[in-house]
Amino acid sequence: MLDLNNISIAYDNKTVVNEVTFSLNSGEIGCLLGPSGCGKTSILRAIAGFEPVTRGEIALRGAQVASVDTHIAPDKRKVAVVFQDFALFPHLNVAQNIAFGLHLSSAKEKAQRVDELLSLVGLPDIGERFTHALSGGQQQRVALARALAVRPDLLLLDEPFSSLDAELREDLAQDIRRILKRAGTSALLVTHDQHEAFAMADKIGVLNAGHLLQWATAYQLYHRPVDKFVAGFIGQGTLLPGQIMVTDNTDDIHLKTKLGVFSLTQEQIVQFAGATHIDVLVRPDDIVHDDNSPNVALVMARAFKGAHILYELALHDDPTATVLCLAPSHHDHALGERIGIRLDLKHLVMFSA
Ligand SMILES: Nc1ncnc2c1ncn2[C@@H]1O[C@H](COP(=O)(O)OP(=O)(O)OP(=O)(O)O)[C@@H](O)[C@H]1O
Repeated sequence: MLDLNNISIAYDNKTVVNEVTFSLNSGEIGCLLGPSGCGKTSILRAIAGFEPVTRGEIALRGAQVASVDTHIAPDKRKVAVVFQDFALFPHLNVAQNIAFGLHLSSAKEKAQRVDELLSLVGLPDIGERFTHALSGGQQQRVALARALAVRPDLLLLDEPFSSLDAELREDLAQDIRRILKRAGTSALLVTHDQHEAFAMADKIGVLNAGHLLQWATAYQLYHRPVDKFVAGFIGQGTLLPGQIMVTDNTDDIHLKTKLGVFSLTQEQIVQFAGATHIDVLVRPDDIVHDDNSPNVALVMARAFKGAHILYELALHDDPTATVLCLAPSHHDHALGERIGIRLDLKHLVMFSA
């Protein structure tokens, strides 16, 4: 549905998006995630046709729409955009807002399509109402219905939940995902909020300073981050220092950490050849609190999360070797206590120190 091949974008000769490549299949929902100013919106605008590319090409349904020499006009791309502030027309009612871009011949056909879209977004009875009388979540659904009215090949959503309450955002993101999947619409979302990205997207691209670092599923980003930036940006965790130990048998290479000694796969040995110091990514769910475990760690900090408590624990009382542990909230321990832990590491994620 969408292919970006090595695209760069610049303002006043300053490159802000650098050789970005990714693809979205038909019916898939993608997300560009990254800190403020990393270039997410610029990429979305280039796909919509509002911004030229200075390198590479963009193709929709296999047809090139943008390159250094090509620029297909936005209205010829079959792409619809839902904006941050919804951009609904205040002088039109909901039905008129949704029907605005529809070029159907009869009024009856238009009314039918509007009804179809209102039930798709779960608001079947509000066609006559004016948009100022709707909640933020309802306005967002109307904006979505209006964007879907023209049956776009691709829907672009620019920070669509940022003006809504935090509690509403994740629920609405999940609802909108269901609506898009029911309609079979391919979509690309831009956000700096990973929870929105997780709730909505099949594939997520993490960007930093104009570079796309990884394009993958949420699971892969969390469990197999390609670098320390992605590891730190997605989810929580700590980097535990480790030291490579080589025995006389050079195939027998181990990593020594305060959590214990790990043997490395052949692939890891090749990847970290020559390194002596390595950081191991430890997620809170890799550390299980177990009162019966002989291994104890010192509670350095704690944050009550309702169902869970997130503990920061020092291993062997060393404050430079800490891990996080998400324990059920009945296990209520104070700062300075030593609590039992068990390691439940499914795979070793390591970075050069
Ligand atoms: N029209 C413009 N002219 C000049 N520089 C721009 C323009 N639009 C964006 N920039 C710059 O390009 C960089 C990327 O901006 P962009 O809006 O794409 O980032 P973003 O990741 O969407 O940020 P945010 O989350 O804050 O919206 C920023 O440094 C920004 O200041």
